[in-house]
Amino acid sequence: MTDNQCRPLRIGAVSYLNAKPLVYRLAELAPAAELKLDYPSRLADQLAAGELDVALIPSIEITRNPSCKLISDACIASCGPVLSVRLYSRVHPGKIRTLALDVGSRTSATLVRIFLSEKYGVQPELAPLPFGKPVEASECDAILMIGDRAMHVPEEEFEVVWDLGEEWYSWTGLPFVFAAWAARTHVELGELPDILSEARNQGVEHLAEIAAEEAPKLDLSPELAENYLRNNLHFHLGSAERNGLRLFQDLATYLPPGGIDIVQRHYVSTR
Ligand SMILES: C=C(O[C@@H]1C=C(C(=O)O)C=C[C@H]1O)C(=O)O
Repeated sequence: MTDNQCRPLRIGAVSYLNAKPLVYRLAELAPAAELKLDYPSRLADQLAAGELDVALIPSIEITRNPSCKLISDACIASCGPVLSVRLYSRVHPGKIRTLALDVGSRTSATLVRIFLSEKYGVQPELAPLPFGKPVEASECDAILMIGDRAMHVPEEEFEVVWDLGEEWYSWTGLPFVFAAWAARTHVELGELPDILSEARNQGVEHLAEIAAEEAPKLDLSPELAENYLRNNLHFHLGSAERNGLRLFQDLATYLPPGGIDIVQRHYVSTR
């Protein structure tokens, strides 16, 4: 018995610019499915709760959730600077005592904690950075921001700014996978894995069009948006990406449990 025998597949995708190449024409390629867009952390919670059948979720959530499995070779990855995942710190990283984490994130929220713990022996007190708030709204020593809002450079001058894709690549020499398609284990997927690859292939062939359409909505130049999609990101989960993902997931197991998960799950679900 599958979870979805008598109804359309419910698919959730990240609402940010970085996911547009993965959903370009997906509605046409999977006309029977219902497609909704949301923040990554919310998608992970909705998939775990059975409110979605398939979702583009933060990569860390794939191992964390035993009822989910990776189903596609389409992903959001970088091999060097990613541009849209940044840590802004008002102090030297070794002196970070309080850290605000973008409530849309799970993967980058974990990655920044790995860097601080592994490289600086620092395990800061965690706080949420709510949706829609700028970095200046937080009084924490450091702030992690992801997605569309992280593509705008804040006015405040910071002691240190990290691009997390760049930090990961210079530390490990591996690509970093931010998000990937996952499904609940008992969902009947049919042709969907192939359709997700095809949607990605079509999206990657139309990056200039996607950038031209999306950039004005985000107050970005089409050139910056296209360069981001074309050169900062890539969308194929190959063996190097799998190695990067495995290393990241292994490192995450050494972090102290709890903390932000409790704060964030409550925060994300109630707003
Ligand atoms: C590159 C990005 O990847 C995103 C980062 C995620 C995370 O940190 O949990 C989840 C989904 C991705 O869309 C970004 O949003 O800037």
